[in-house]
Amino acid sequence: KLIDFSSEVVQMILMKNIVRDGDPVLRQEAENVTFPLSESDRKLANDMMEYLVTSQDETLAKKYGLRAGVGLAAPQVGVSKMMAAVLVPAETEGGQSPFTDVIINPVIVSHSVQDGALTEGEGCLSVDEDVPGFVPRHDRITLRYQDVEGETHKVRLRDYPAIVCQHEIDHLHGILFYDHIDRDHPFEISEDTVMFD
Ligand SMILES: Cc1nc(NNC(=O)[C@H](CC2CCCC2)CN(O)CO)c(F)c(N2CCN3CCOC[C@@H]3C2)n1
Ligand code: NI
Repeated sequence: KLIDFSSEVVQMILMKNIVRDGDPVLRQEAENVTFPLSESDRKLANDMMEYLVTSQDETLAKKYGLRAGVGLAAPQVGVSKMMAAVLVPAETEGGQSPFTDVIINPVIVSHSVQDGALTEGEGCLSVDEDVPGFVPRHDRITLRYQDVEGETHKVRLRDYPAIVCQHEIDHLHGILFYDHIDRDHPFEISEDTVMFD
């Protein structure tokens, strides 16, 4: 009797499972998540984080044809729930990740007046074409969220981790990164904006 090992690959989130722009689920306000997490919500949280880990490993990303990601929101896999996985890589080899967690029912409780933006602009796993331009966001935020155990966290984030979390939280409210780009002046940005890679 042959043992079926194909199951673990089927479990993974693959690019074919990523919903693309045009699907109404990406423009919906997601539903709050209730605790304790259902079995399927717990599996979803795990699978989304698993996607980020796998996609950041060059060999595995190539093997499974995954576009690299540092964040993934539930609506992007067709689930309109207030949940997103964030895995911000360490700046230096072997360093510690500035922020890694599954953020559930996230709320930005306060933020800096000063904007921040990635010098490279942004992309999105749900948007197949490049949309050039700066995406102005808050440079610093205070984020309140629940983790998969239902524990409430209140964290202050700045620069890169703050940008990633704002991109993901936008997805939970039906907002896509290019909504923030002024199509007529895509690279115009207020001069006190913090720009970083
Ligand atoms: C900035 C960046 N965006 C990548 N992709 N886009 C995404 O993550 C989208 C979310 C990000 C777009 C801008 C802010 C949030 C996914 N989104 O649509 C979720 O809503 C990257 F892949 C990436 N990095 C740098 C770090 N590197 C470590 C080693 O592994 C490769 C990895 C590549 N940096
Ligand atoms: Ni995105």
